[in-house]
Amino acid sequence: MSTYKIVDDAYGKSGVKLLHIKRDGPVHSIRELEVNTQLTLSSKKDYTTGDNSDIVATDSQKNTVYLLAKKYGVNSPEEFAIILSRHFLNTYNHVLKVQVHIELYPWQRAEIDGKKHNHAFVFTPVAVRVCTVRMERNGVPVVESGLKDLRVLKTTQSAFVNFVADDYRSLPDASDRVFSTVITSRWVYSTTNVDYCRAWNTVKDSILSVFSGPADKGIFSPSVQNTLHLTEKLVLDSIPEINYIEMILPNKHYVNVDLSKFKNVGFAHNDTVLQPLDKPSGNIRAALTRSLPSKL
Ligand SMILES: O=c1[nH]c(=O)c2[nH]c(=O)[nH]c2[nH]1
Repeated sequence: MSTYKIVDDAYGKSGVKLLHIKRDGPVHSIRELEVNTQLTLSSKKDYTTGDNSDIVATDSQKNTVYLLAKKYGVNSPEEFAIILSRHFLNTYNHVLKVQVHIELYPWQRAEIDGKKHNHAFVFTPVAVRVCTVRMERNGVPVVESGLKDLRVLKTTQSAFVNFVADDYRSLPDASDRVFSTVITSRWVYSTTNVDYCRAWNTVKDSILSVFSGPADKGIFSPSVQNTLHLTEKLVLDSIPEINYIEMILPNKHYVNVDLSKFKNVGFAHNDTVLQPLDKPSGNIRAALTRSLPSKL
């Protein structure tokens, strides 16, 4: 008779939406979150025999998110995810592993006549902040932070030349092209002694500064690959608590519309009217980690 083994399992609630309001007198601060909890239990009898007696219902996990937000507030999403992870492991002896993933909605305090508003906010989706905390019984929380949907474009200081020339190549060398991408990144900390909000802003600012360069002259990019690598290097240089960073940069192509047939109206040369291509896009990904110190 064949025997089988469950090799991977987790269950929980996804999409637990929550707005937390911190009320400091007239000054209010908000965090709107979408939380995803996942528990792995020590026994598999729920799956194998239909015995539910160990199941912490996903509905109870949802209630836990609301109750702990009420009890502890929501400072950074990372800290809230750590609170939730510790709670599930401390409360239920038969929980082996917890994973909490949080997405933070990009609300920013409104500014009226140059003054920060006490209680009004504007949805400012420059990028979506995310984090995932993984924790095992008797382990320490492993905190991963990230961002997604950071869409950028520059109109010059990007080139792509000298790539493989063979029977399959049709793309000419481009010494000056549009560079646009929608950035996803995630990074892992080696400690929990971190100012997560400050670190997140430093990573976002590093991404923007390596992509853009100085305001007047910009910075030259020979390829998406090189820009990605220089960004990851700057992040590891700037934030010692991060030991791993991955970035995914789709290359969102914009091509000059061919107006050469319209020479008689003087449009032979065209680098001002471009067609954004929805699909396909390039897709460039790499992760950078600190090399282990040499044993020599
Ligand atoms: O920066 C780029 N990297 C590539 O790998 C690539 N491939 C491509 O067609 N265009 C580009 N641009």
